[in-house]
Amino acid sequence: MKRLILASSSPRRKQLLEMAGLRFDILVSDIDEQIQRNESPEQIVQSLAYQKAKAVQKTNPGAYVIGADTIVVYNRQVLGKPKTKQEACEMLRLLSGKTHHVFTGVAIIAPEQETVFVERTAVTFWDITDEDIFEYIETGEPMDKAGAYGIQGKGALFVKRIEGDYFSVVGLPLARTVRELKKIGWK
Ligand SMILES: Cc1cn([C@H]2C[C@H](O)[C@@H](COP(=O)(O)OP(=O)(O)OP(=O)(O)O)O2)c(=O)[nH]c1=O
Repeated sequence: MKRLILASSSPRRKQLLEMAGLRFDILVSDIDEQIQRNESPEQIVQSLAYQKAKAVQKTNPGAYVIGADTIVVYNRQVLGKPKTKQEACEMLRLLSGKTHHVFTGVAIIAPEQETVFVERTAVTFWDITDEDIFEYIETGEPMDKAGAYGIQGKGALFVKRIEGDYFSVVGLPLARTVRELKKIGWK
């Protein structure tokens, strides 16, 4: 069994890998998330996923290290995690009644190989009222989540339709991640 490290502080990513029955450690190294201007959503999430994995792999060169990053994009606007309730409210108003895309980039760095990929999932919201939004924000759920909602929580009530990998919206495209791990020799 080769050592597997999840380079993420996200409790959702941890839960998903546990659900798949994988054995792994969690190690997080604080990176200063660098985004270049003019990068596409695909480039942003892949680059941040790679930076997170690389920072941990440097001090654990024998391990397989997974890094990931998730953003929400609507109408070319990139929505990360809201910093304030006000920002969460603005994000949810923007997403109401519309289709947005969730991009999750994943980087896997192994001793002699590395792979980076991205998944895009389209999510359509029902029309949501300001009252729904205020109530939701009071639950505290939006604050640590890209796009200010959690599809796996009460945010599920906003979702009319999804096309693509559900788990990628939660933070990690699970099946593809495990398939790519196996492809580069992890077992
Ligand atoms: C859209 C959406 C996002 N999210 C979460 C997934 C990610 O944890 C978070 C986006 O932030 P990220 O920067 O991708 O990850 P993180 O800061 O939580 O963890 P780390 O950088 O240490 O890996 O939003 C949900 O949980 N549900 C959702 O429906």
